[in-house]
Amino acid sequence: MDLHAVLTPPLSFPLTPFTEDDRLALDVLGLHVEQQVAAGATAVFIACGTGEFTALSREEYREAVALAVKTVAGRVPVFAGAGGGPAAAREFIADAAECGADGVLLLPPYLVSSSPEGVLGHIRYVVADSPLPVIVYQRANARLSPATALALLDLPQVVGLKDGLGDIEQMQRIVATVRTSGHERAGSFSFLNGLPTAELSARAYRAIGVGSYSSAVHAFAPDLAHGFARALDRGDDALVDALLAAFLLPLADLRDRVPGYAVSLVKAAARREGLPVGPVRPPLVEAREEDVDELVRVIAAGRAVLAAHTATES
Ligand SMILES: O=C([O-])C(=O)C[C@H](O)[C@@H](O)C(=O)[O-]
Repeated sequence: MDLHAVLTPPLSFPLTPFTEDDRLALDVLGLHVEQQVAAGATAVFIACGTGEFTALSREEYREAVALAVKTVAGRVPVFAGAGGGPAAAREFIADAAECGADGVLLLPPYLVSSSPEGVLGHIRYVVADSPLPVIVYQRANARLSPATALALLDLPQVVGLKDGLGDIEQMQRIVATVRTSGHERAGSFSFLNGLPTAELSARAYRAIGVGSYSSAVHAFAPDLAHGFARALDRGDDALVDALLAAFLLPLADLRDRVPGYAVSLVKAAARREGLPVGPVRPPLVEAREEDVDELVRVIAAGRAVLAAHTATES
């Protein structure tokens, strides 16, 4: 798989819909994934952070991945989240492969901290028998150094690194170390911006050679996610700035308001957009109605910016 060709932003990270009586809402998940692809997602990352990976049982995980694969039907690659401790992560990768996923996003291990060398050891252990290409998610306790990031290139299963730390200076070091290493995979290894509301840092990451990014916005307002991505791509700074001011910065402030809102607000936004994705599972808390109302106003402001831009163009 040529990841450079397929990982064009914004990448879709679907939500996992639940019913009010706490079952996986597979019909809604199928509809959601279909809408994501129809809206132009270039890759679908199922059961990752936005998809409440940590809240899923093994069986639910398998059902969600299999359904995403069936729904996408080869139109774009499907990556499945995998995580937990090293042994559990291996099992999730095996499940993802059995369910037909094209690749895996390796989430950080839980309840443990380690050095970059320890994190590299974890990755090495987890991917040892992986039949699927793996993108490593550097975030929270999973921090790499330039040297350990470079060592990932010796693991043929590892095809990319997604950054959720936001230390742009360190990321610049990592990208430069890999790209100038002379390693045979130096040019083909992928880097992704995986910060929360990655659109905020998309320009800065692009400047250090990390052009692709995940988009939680794509899960509830793909029109805004694509409008922003197009503006960024054609260097329309005025529109990028206007969307940042009206929509993305207020959205990021709202997502920061309560721990867990990074997911529960996105889910609430999808519900307000008409998709019955149901509640979040604990330990996430439901977004307060007044915060969701504010989010709805912010989404409308973003759409007004896009509409005004389209009107001046035509
Ligand atoms: O694991 C995940 O769901 C992600 O990292 C993707 C999200 O879109 C993330 O970028 C965010 O929450 O904005």
